[in-house]
Amino acid sequence: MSSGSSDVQVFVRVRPTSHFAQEVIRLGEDDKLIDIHLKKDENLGMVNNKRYDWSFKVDGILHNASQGLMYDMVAKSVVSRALQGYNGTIMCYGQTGAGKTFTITGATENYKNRGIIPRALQQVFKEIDEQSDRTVTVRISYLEIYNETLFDLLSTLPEVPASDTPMTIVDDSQGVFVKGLSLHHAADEEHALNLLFEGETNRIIGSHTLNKNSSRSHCVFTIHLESHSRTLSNAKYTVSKLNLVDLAGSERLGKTGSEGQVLKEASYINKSLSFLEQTIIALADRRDYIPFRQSKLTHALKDSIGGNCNTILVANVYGEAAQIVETLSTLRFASRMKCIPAESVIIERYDPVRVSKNLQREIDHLRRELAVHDNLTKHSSSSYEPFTDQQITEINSQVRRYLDGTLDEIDIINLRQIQEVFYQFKILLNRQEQEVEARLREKYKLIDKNDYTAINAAQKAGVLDADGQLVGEVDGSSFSIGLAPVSSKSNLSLSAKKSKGRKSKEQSSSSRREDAVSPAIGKDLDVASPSKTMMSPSFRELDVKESAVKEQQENMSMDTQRSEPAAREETSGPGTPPTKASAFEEFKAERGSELNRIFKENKLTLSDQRRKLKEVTERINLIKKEIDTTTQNLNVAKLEREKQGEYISDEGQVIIDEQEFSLICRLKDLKKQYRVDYDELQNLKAEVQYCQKLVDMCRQRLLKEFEIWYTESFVIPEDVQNSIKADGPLRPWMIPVNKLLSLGEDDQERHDKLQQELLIEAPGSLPFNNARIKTDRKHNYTRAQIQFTPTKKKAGIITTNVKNKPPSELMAV
Ligand SMILES: Nc1ncnc2c1ncn2[C@@H]1O[C@H](COP(=O)(O)OP(=O)(O)OP(=O)(O)O)[C@@H](O)[C@H]1O
Repeated sequence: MSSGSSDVQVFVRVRPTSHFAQEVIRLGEDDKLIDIHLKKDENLGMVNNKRYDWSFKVDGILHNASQGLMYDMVAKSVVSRALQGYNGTIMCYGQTGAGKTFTITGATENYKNRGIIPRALQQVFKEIDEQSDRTVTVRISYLEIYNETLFDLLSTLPEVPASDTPMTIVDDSQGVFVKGLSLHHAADEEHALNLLFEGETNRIIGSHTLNKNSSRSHCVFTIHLESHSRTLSNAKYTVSKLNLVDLAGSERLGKTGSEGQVLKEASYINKSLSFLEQTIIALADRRDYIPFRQSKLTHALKDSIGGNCNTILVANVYGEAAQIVETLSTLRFASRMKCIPAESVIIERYDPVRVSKNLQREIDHLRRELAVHDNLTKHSSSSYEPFTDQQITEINSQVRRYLDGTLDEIDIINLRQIQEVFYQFKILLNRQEQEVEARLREKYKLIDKNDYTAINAAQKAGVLDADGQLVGEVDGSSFSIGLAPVSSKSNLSLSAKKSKGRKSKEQSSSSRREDAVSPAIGKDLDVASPSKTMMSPSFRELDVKESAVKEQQENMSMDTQRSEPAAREETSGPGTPPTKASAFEEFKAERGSELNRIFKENKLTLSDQRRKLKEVTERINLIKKEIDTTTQNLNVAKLEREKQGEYISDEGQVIIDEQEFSLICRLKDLKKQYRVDYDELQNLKAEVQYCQKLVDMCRQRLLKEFEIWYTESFVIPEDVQNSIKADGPLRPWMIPVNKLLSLGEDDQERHDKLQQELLIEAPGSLPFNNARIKTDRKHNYTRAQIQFTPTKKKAGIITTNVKNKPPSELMAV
C-alpha cells in the first residue's frame, strides 16, 4: 500500500460575463486569493449583515479560462493518479447556471468545449495505450440522484436487465457502492463516450418528460479502473475509481419562491446539500462521527470526499454583483471543503488465481530442488562411474519418449545423468536433421550451390540462366530461387560446409538427370538451403512481389464488396431502395467523404512505402550479387596464391598481394553496406505493416459506417413505412428516418461539417464525434419508433419495474 499526500483542493471558476463586478469581487494576482467587498449601504438581501469584507484562500482561480486550461489545472493530475491506483473525485458546486455542467461535462455537441469527463476519458485511454507493462480494465457507471431517489442513467442499454428491486447504497469492507447500478466495460475512448452521451441524453429526456429540472439532480459519472501487471507472476493489482460529480444548483430555498413540485424538489436539494455541508464541516473538524448516511448523496460519496481520495472541488460562481449572496455562500462552502484532510493511498489487491498459480509453481520448484539434492547425496558415490551401454540405451529411450510425449518428465538423478540426457538430445536432433534432409532429397532434386558441374548441367538444360537464376524470373535478381549465382561460394553456410563432400556427391548424381530439374527446384531449395540465411538477416525478394499482389488485392477488395450488391441492382424495381453498390458510391461522395478521403490517403502512403520497400530490396539484391562475385574472385586469388606457394613473413603471417587485399576490403565494405540496407529494409517492412493496418482499419470503418447509414436511411420498420405511405406519395426509403420524423433537423449534416472541421484542427476529436453521432442516431431512431408505436398504457403512470430506470424510460410507458 503506497500513499501520496493530497489535501482537498479547491478551485473557483467564474462564469464569463461582460458585467464583472470588479468592485465587489477582487481576484488576487497570484490567482489564489479571492476577496469579496460590500459597500456599507449595500445589503443585497442579507438580513442583519454586519460584515462587509471576506477573504478566501483557494488553490486556483479560473477567470475567463478555456476548457482546456481548466482541465489541465483541475483534473489532469487526478486522472493520472487514478490510473496509478489512487481514488479521485472532482465535484462542481454552485448556484444554478453558474457553469457546473459546462465544467464537468461541457458542451457535448462541441469538441472544443468538451468538459472534464470527455477529456478525462481521452486521457485515460491515451495513458493506457502508452503503458506496456500493465493491462487496465475501464468500466463506467452513471448515477443520478433526484428527490432522494437513485436512477441509473445507463439502464436504457440493452445489456442491462430489467429489475424491480430499487437501487441501494451498500457500505462494506470493499468500500461504498450502489447495488443495482449497471457497470459497463468500455474497450476504448469512443465506447466510453457513447456511454457518457447515452447518460446525458437520458438525463435531458428525463428533464423534458417529467418536467424535471436537470439542475435539481446530482449526477455522478464514475470511471472504475482495474490495473493488472502483464507479468503473470505478479499477482498484485490495483482498483481505483474516479468520480466526476455534477451537484444540483445550490441556491437557497427562500430565494426561489417556489411552490408545488418545484418546492418539493428545492427542499430535497436543500436538504441533501445542507447534509453535504454538515458532512464537510464534520470532516473538516476531524470529528469522530461523520453523518454520511443522512442523505443518498453523502452516503454515495462516503469514500470520495477527502480521506483516502484525491478530492477536488470546483466552486462555480457568477461574476455579477446581483448574485453576490449566492457567490458568498458558494465560497464559504469551498473554504470549508479546503480544510478536509486527505491522504490518498493505493489499495493493492491480490489476484487469487495468480497467487495460487505462483505458489504452486514455487512448491513444484522446491520439490524438484529437494529431489535433486536428495538424489545427489544418495548417489554421490555412483556419479563417478561411467554409464554402461545398457544405461545409455535407457536414457536414449527416455529422451525419445519425452520428445514424443509419452513421458512427462525425465527424473534427475545426478550430474552425469543430466549430461548424458543432453548428449542424447543432441544425437537425436542431428539424426532428425539428416532425416528431414533425406526426405527432401527423396521428394525434390537438390543442386548444391558449390557443385558447378550440376549447375552447368542445369544451365545447359535451360532451367537456370547464366547468372544461376531460374529462367522466367523477371529481372534475374530474384532471391526466391534460393540458388546463388554460379560464381558464388557460400563460405558462410555452416551446414553446407559440414556435409559438403557427401552432398556434392549426391547432388552431382542428381544433376546428371538434367531433364528432371524443374523450376520448382528453386523454390524448394529456398526452403531447404541454409545458405539463404547466410548473411544472417534473412529476406526474400518474394516480399516485393507479395506486397505488390497484396496491394492489388487491396484495391480489389473494396470493389469486390461492392460488386455483389451491384449484381442485384439490375433486378431492383423503381419502388425499392437503391442497391448497396450505388448507395455506397453516394455514401463515399457525401456522408462518408471524409472517411473515404482518409482511406485513400492512407492507401497512397501505403503504396509509397511499398515502392520504397521494393527499391531497397532491389538495392540489397544488387549488393548481394556483388558480394557473391567478390567472394568468388577472392577464392580464385586464394587458390592462385596457394598454387604458387605462399609467402610467410617473419612473424609467421601469410603475405597476400594488393589485388587480394583490395578484394578483402571491398567485401568488407559490401557487407557493411548490406547490413545498413538490411536495417532500412526491416524498418520499412514495419512501416508497411503499420500502414497496412491503418488501411484495413479505415476500410472496416468505412464499410461499417456505410452499413449503419444504409440501414438508417433505407431500412424502416413496417409500421413506420405504413404511416408515411398514408401521408403522401413519398417513397419511404428515400428519406432518412430522423429527417422524416423531423426529430433531428439536420443533425447529420451538422455533425459531418463539424467532424470535417475538427479532424483538421484536432485529430483526437474522432472518438468524441463518433460517439456523439451514434448516441444521437440511436435516440432519434428510438424516438421515431416510440412515436409510431400504439400506446397501450396511460401516460404518466409509473410502474414498479421502471423505478430504477432513468426518467427517459418513463416516457415510453
Ligand atoms: N465558463 C463558461 N464559459 C462559457 N459558457 C459558460 C461557462 N460557464 C457556464 N456557461 C454557460 O452558462 C450556461 C449555464 O451553465 P451550466 O448549465 O453549466 O450551469 P449549471 O451550473 O450546471 O446549472 P444547473 O445547476 O442548472 O445545472 C450554459 O449555457 C453554459 O454554456
